[in-house]
Amino acid sequence: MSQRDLLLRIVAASVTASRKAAEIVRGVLKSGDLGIVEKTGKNDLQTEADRAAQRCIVASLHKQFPKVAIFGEESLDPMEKIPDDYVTKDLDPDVMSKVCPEIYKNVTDDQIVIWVDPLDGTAEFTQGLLDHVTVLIGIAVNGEAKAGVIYQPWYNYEAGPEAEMGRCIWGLIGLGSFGFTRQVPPADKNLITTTRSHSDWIVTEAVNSCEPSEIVRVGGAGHKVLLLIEGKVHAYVFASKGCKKWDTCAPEAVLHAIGGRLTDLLGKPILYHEKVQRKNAGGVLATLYSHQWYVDKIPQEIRENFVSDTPSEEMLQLKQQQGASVAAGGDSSAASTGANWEGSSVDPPEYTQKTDEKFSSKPKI
Ligand SMILES: Nc1ncnc2c1ncn2[C@@H]1O[C@H](COP(=O)(O)O)[C@@H](OP(=O)(O)O)[C@H]1O
Ligand SMILES: [Mg+2]
Ligand SMILES: [Mg+2]
Ligand SMILES: [Mg+2]
Repeated sequence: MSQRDLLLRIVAASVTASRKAAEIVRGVLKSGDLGIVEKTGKNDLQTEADRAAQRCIVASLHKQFPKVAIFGEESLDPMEKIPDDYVTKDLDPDVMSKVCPEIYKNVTDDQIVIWVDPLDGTAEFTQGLLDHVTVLIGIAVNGEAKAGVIYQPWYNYEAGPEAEMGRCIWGLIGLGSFGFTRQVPPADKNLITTTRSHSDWIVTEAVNSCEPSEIVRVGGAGHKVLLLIEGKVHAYVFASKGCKKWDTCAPEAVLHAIGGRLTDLLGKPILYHEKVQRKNAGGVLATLYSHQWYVDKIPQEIRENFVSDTPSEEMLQLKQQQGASVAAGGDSSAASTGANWEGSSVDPPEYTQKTDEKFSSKPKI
């Protein structure tokens, strides 16, 4: 198979891996032992489902694409033995039946970074709100979210035994998004979704400044973008630095592939290259329509708290004056202290997701 299909093959392998991961997380719930661990605190949990799903996805993709950098949310022991039945190698036939858009024909392994959130909506998962949970695999090319898989393992779980459980939504910019029914949101309302379990006064103030007719508080970045693409809400507004690249890469690509946008709160792009800081320090704003209207609604006193992945012109000039090179992913505190702007060194320790040595072939800086 030609190199021009590389991106399509990664998407097809991701769809298969997400399906397997969904089986695994459903199995963990059935076992009754969630193995909950607090990471940075009680608002940041990890369960056996998060761990097992990441093992499955990362091992499956790494086996098939050993030269592609893969970053997962959970810090796991790279030397751990992965059960053989966790590793999938099939390419999803529906994805492979599509023609890869011409624009990707020259994409090579070293231009791709895969961002894995093995279980998005962990807080809600531990509370039994199962339809808030998704498995997210985002694929970035040259630092931009280009393709994504959002698997909802418990879709239809309350629809009776006849209903098929789980669904896979996937998208590739230039091709479209598949696996759901697109609907237009009600024209006479302004429904805004935001976090259910990671709120504070800035989060609420930012939502209120967008004049919501109703606030829909649900778990998961993936789930909130599903509400957007199915026309159940008009915007996803999250004025917090809590979301990371693995939360937004897949949802951004799926949304963008049908004409929507996911940016930071300032309307600037979120970047996804290998060395970008993991947290979304600019917050998150996603819409299908009227994106700039929402950007303009965010008041200056809220905007001031957020920093885009893309350095501003002023930052670039400041750094040039200091004679230092600038890499995207820096923040103002790093600039003022002269700290290294590159890679995870700009992340506070609780956000640092080190490259999984075993699964990244990239040279370390
Ligand atoms: N303050 C915070 N601390 C840690 N994680 C946060 C956070 N705010 C948001 N997140 C993460 O961002 C994702 C979406 O958040 P929310 O559901 O609140 O909208 C969740 O991903 P995970 O469930 O994969 O960890 C959540 O944990
Ligand atoms: Mg988490
Ligand atoms: Mg998440
Ligand atoms: Mg997660």
